[in-house]
Amino acid sequence: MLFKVEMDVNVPPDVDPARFEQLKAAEKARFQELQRAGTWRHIWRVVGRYSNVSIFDVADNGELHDLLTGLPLYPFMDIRVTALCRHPSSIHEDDR
Ligand SMILES: O=C(O)CC1=CCC(=O)O1
Repeated sequence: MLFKVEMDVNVPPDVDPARFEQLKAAEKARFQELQRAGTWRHIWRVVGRYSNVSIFDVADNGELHDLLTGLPLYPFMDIRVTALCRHPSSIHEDDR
C-alpha cells in the first residue's frame, strides 16, 4: 500500500544542539535503511521549510504507524498521512 506522508520538523528552541544533531544523524541512517529496503520510496524537501513530502510502500496502516512513530525525530514532527491508490491512467504497474 502506498501512502503520501508529509512531515514538518519543529525544532524546540531549548533543545541541546549536539543532541539534535545526533537525532538527525539517526534519522538519516534509518531513512537510508528504509530507502534501500524500498519501504521509503521517495522523499522531497519542501522548499523554504523544514518539511518533507515522502512516499511509503508498506503492507498496511499498522506497519506505517509503527514505522513513523519509531523515527528518531518523531517527537519533533507533525505528520499528515494520505492513502494512495493506482491511477487508472498510470503506465506504472507498481503504483499500488
Ligand atoms: O529532514 C527532514 O525532513 C526529516 C528527515 C526525514 C528523513 C531524513 O533523513 O530527515
